[in-house]
Amino acid sequence: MLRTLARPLIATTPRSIITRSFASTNATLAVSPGEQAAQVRDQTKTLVTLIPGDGVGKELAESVKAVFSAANVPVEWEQFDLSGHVDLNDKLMKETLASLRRNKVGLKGILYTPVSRLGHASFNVSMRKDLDIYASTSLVRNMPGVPSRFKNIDLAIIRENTEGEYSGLEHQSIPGIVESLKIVTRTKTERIARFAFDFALKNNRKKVTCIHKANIMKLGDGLFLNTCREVAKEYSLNGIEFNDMIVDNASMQLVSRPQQFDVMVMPNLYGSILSNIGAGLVGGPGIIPGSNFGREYAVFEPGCRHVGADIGGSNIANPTAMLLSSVMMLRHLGLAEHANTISNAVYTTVQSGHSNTRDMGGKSSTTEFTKAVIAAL
Ligand SMILES: NC(=O)C1=CN([C@@H]2O[C@H](COP(=O)(O)OP(=O)(O)OC[C@H]3O[C@@H](n4cnc5c(N)ncnc54)[C@H](O)[C@@H]3O)[C@@H](O)[C@H]2O)C=CC1
Ligand SMILES: O=C(O)CCC(=O)C(=O)O
Ligand SMILES: [Mg+2]
Repeated sequence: MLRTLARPLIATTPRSIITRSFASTNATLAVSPGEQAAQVRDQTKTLVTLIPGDGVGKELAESVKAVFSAANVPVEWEQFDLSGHVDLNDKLMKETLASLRRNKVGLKGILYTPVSRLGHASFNVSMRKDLDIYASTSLVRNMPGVPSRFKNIDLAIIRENTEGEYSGLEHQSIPGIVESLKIVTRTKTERIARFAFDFALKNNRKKVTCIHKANIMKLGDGLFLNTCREVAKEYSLNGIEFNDMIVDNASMQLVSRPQQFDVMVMPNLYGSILSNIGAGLVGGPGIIPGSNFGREYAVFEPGCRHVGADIGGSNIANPTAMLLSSVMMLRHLGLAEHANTISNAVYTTVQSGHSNTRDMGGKSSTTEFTKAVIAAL
């Protein structure tokens, strides 16, 4: 039996399906295009914000839309073709955020960020901070049918998503001297630690490992580690084991004995690096799904967050990570049956190997893979 049937990708508390009315009580009220669309929409469907993103984003979003439509998923998309190639104060960014605030749930691809261009903050990071979607999860698992050096990898990388090395606070005191600030706060560390332990409990996992560099960053990562240790004491009664590992060693351990890890919790940048190592272990950025949760909003996106600009528009990208991220979204929306149907179709397609994309060792295009998933529904 396929693993997906035994354990859903992620167990969260499903939120209730939106059934609110968009009818305006004030005819003169100015409404945005998104709100206008919302007013004429099918009320039996849940409205979800869709941000395809740059690079391979459009192709992957089309794949999800086609599969959802074929599986009769009661979701209506409010799509925003936002791009990281335009400036942050762009009107579309504001409209996209407003849509996410209305709908509370989004599915997103990755937005491009130029390297070393002052004044251009990452849209991805801004969005996570703005919505305070503080807990990133990337699920790293072998997929039957995808070649890997290791078997039995099944780990969750839980990453603080709103501060740490991604605080964006840098300045040049005098030419040639730059200070980049890494921010660690007890409050934000405590909530990510609790998220990791609650995630372990809900998903029947046994161990949480805190990843840090407290031997060098004694104050910053020291606070992160000590806060995780305090939270761990509360959960030890529930039988969740806790340990910690320095990030350098964790990188080496991941590529030599990845099976020892279960749930890993860490500051922002280590999460980016280890989720990339994790993706490399099980087949690449096209495989691993991810999510960003906060108290009010949830945005689902591939767990390894690659733009794929080099292959964008070539119809060769692997839509698996995006499809499995959408499966996580469906569980969050309480649509578990649709989630199972799509998850099983993706796993069956990959395992058969007949329609796999190049990164999975096959020869098929994104659209051929998508058609095979639809046939397997
Ligand atoms: N450059 C940027 O704008 C951004 C970068 N990042 C971060 O920087 C890291 C590196 O980013 P980049 O150098 O832009 O990597 P990239 O987007 O160039 O991806 C690396 C490789 O993975 C392949 N790939 C990506 N998605 C794929 C898919 N769905 N199917 C098949 N192959 C796929 C690409 O073709 C490429 O060969 C990422 O891990 C990410 O965390 C995150 C967001 C934006
Ligand atoms: O948003 C970006 O451009 C880079 C962020 C990143 O590395 C990540 O989200 O993993
Ligand atoms: Mg990254």
